Amino acid sequence: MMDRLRIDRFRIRPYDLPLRRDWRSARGGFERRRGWLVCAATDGAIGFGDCAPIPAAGTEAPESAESALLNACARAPGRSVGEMLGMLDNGYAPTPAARFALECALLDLLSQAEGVPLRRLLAHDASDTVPVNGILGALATLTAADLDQAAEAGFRVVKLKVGVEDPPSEIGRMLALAPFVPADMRLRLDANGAWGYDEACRILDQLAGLPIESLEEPLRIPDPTRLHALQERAGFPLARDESLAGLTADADLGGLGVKRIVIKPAVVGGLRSALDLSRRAATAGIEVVVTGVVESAAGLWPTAQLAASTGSALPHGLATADWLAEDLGVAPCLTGAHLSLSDRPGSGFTPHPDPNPE
Ligand SMILES: O=C(O)CCC(=O)c1ccccc1C(=O)O
Ligand SMILES: [Mg+2]
Repeated sequence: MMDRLRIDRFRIRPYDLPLRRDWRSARGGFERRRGWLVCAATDGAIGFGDCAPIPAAGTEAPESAESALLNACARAPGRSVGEMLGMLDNGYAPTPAARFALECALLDLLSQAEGVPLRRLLAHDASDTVPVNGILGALATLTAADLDQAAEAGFRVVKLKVGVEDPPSEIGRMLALAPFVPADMRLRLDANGAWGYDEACRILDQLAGLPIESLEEPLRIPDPTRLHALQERAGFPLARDESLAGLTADADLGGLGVKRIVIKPAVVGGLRSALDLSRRAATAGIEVVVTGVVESAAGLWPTAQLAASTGSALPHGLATADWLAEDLGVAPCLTGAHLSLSDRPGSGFTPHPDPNPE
């Protein structure tokens, strides 16, 4: 099928979507998300992908992504899906967000042609629902009412950005909020590399006993020996996320120093690389969480399909659609703390009509 399916045209459409409220993290924030909707057309079908680079999370810069996309568009006409997928394996490693978007468009087409949801192309035993965490933003803006609302909505794990204010202020806020965390809820913290090692040790000691589910990227310098020491000290998994950027396919995952990895397909260069990494992690006894980069529905759909194919039952970081005030299409349906994926062939994404057709 891969070699019979010919691409007539590949094109990209820039987008610029406002957020409902500013995103804040220790690596900076944003108030809009800009990227490109990637469209690959065959005779009779269209496949979609989303390229929304975010260098702070480990992707290339937007300019590099755009030239990689344009380059692929120029080479696509007349080539088969198989040839294009092969092309992405050569020379696209420095532009993982572009590679992810191009691959999504191709795999969307391929799964439509096979008549299966994209997740089944990735793994025969993929699940139909994806558990997700709530995403509440920076600790500094969090209230007890937000926690109640998240619990009401069905979330059992909610993610908070920490490392945005100085540690004493954040420790104070955490201790003050702790009594208001609903009994069956746990907090997933993400420091985005904010802390020095000694600082991180003090923070973990002071937060001991709080209902913390995990902590992403505690250290400014993600030295595996120090991460391992910190992991021994923590009563919950530490996770590496943006510090995995550039990880090679033969890297020893047991040597990362942490019990969990966060896999962003736009950082690791696509769905197949992400799935491969998740399988290697599982073999090494390392937990896997898949997350997006606050992208459009065109990126959330295939990323949710990927999460469903990994077999990881941990909540994934894919409940971000609500952060966008506008979107390119309808996002995967959130029911309680699960995304429900349709049985429709392909990624599941269909775009709203183009507001500015050529
Ligand atoms: O994990 C989630 O729930 C949402 C994804 C997220 O937090 C994120 C989104 C964009 C860039 C970086 C990150 C991150 O995990 O650090
Ligand atoms: Mg993170």
